[in-house]
Amino acid sequence: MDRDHLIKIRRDLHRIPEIGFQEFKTQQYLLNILKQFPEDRVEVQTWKTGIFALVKGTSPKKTIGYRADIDGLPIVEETDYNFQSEHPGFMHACGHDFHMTIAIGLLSHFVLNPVQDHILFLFQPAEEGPGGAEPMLNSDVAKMWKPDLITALHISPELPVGTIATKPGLLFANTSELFIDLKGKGGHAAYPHTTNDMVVASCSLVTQLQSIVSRNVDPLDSAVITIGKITGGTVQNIIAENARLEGTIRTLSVESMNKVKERIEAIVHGVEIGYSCKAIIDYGSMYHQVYNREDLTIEFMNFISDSTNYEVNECREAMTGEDFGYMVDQIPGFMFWLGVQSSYGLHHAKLQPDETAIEVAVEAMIKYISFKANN
Ligand SMILES: CC(=O)N[C@@H](CCC[C@H](N)C(=O)O)C(=O)O
Repeated sequence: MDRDHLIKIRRDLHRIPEIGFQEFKTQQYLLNILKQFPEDRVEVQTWKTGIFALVKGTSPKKTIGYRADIDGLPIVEETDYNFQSEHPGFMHACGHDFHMTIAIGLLSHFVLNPVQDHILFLFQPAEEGPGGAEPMLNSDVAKMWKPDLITALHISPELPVGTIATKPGLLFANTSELFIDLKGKGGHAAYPHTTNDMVVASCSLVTQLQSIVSRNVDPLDSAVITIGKITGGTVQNIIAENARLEGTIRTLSVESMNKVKERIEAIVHGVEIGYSCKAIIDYGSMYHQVYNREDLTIEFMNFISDSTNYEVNECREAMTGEDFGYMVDQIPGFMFWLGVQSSYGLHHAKLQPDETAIEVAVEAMIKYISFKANN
């Protein structure tokens, strides 16, 4: 597929962002493309709103997996694109439109240019939540076509186009979502002494949660607690009976995750006592850290560095989460960052990745996958 065709695909996909397990139009769009390839070259199976596409090898000894996540985010787009999201309140603000397009570029190449081994493309739903990687991997199709090696990329707005960055070992953090519901006693704004105000309790709780990273986590370790959303109350002159905090926890180890959760529970319990309220904690979905297989990552970095003109950097680990962590926990593999240079970062309403990065990824991964699939 040529550059213009891929850019059209990216823009089409950008227009139809859908959140986890709601990617119906996205799935249909991808299936329509896959239908155009000869059935004897690519076998397609759907899984929930995701897709497995197996490109047949000529004399397969193994299967190489390539995963692209397909969901968007609940963000109101603020780019100046003339191909903005047509789904109000939703946006591809994490680059999954790029990830899918690059996978299609690779798939179309290997359909037309067969290699020895099979290549399995996994178009995976719900990376942003509640997590599609683990159940997709446990599906019957994944068991039947289980890859021997798996790889995936993520766009990086901080890096210039033409740059690839990764590292052996830990790349992305352990994550856990965090939802805390507080219930007190509402009432008239002028009679606070007869109520237990959940706006005040939730503000205090947010502030206290900040002390966990600064006071309970080893300064040489790293952790993040972000509360991204607070809701509570009804109108300005009623004291709020309910409040809800929604956030996420990131740590570099499972032990730190457990410790952070213990401290959250203790602090929430303290708020219950201090503000005479009831609290319910729900950890939502949790993602396994992304731990890159050392030998494969080093081989990949050397290979790309030697066989392309692109810059290959060793980066630091990041506190981002990725359910691809489950895949590399079970299958040897790695993930890497692809430079797409944007003034606004991931999860920002103005994210505008540079589309020339699509060709960079397609070219580099055609070379790498051909090398692995012919050896
Ligand atoms: C690459 C990326 O941005 N991934 C997301 C994964 C979110 C997992 C989950 N919903 C959570 O918030 O913990 C990220 O926010 O890092």
